[in-house]
Amino acid sequence: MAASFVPRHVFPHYASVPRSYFLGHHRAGLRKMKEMLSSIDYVVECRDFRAPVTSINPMFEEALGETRRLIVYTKKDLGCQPDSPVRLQMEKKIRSFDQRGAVFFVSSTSRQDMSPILKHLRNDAQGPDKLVGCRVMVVGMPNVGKSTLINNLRNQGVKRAKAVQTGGQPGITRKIGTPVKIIERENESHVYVLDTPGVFVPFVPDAEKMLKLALCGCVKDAVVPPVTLADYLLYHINLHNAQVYERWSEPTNEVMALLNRFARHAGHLSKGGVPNIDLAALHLIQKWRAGDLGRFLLDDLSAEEQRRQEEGPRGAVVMSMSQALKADKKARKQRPMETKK
Ligand SMILES: Nc1nc2c(ncn2[C@@H]2O[C@H](COP(=O)(O)OP(=O)(O)OP(=O)(O)O)[C@@H](O)[C@H]2O)c(=O)[nH]1
Repeated sequence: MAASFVPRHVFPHYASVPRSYFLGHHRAGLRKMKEMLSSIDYVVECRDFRAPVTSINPMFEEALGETRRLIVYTKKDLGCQPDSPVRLQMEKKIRSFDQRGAVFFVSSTSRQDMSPILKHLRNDAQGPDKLVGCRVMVVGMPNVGKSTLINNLRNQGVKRAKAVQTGGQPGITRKIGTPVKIIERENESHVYVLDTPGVFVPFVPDAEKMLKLALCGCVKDAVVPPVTLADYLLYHINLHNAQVYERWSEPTNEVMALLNRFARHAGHLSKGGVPNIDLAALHLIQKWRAGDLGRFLLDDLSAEEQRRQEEGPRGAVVMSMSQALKADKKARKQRPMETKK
């Protein structure tokens, strides 16, 4: 059976996927960031290494475009094995997408990943005068790892303890924080970072992108039906290594079969011993997010490279808020009845 297993090469279930997750604090956060921009000297934009193209929020380009910045791809440890020979190739390709500024790749478990960022900021980030120092705003999609990065930079830079709260679900940071010192300079023009709320896009035109962002944890787990998300995960796992779930099942493209077996194995049973499929789906997704079901990218870097050659470097087109709301309304109308909330 395993020898003849053929994974799906396309994921068929897009119609039922909601495409919006633009919350009040996203809108307010973005507005506040724009307002504060005149007092900000530098921007650190975080993106998720597992979805290096999809986790770009084009609204930051528009809002923070002219400010000096660097890009940090977080969760590197979850995108490939640490000693994998392809890691450097991946990094090289991703780097080639951003030729305007410095690009870094970090894992929260690696202190040494912080040193090059600190060194770069020390040389490149200048404030208006030594009294205020240099103010760096850290931005990115929800749950991408902004607060974790700030704590790690602080720990490595000035040997101080955690300063901002982190958490496994999006939306832990709701407001722009107070400045946190990460670099001390002899001339007293220290470098401070400000945490910001994660900001999602007003509408995701491509449903597959929504699935990728949901898998990475950028939207709350209740937004996309867990079985659909687990199915999308299974689709990716099978393209990489269908053996990673051999503890529960032989290779399969049938998510319900896998979830049934996994639910029984993990003890996710409702009354009468019936498998709790939604709970099993969420648990399976969490296992992947913890690196237990393979480490791989969700974006196809070669396809993106080709797209850029054909269409130029511009990423997703930025929709105005009213365009996004209209597109969302239209998409809701088109969704099958049973999936509407
Ligand atoms: N494995 C791994 N997990 C990480 C990494 N960086 C962050 N995380 C985890 O990702 C989750 C989200 O991290 P946060 O730092 O709270 O994310 P955030 O971007 O500040 O989230 P918001 O409050 O939604 O803006 C937490 O569970 C972190 O432990 C990383 O490099 N590797």
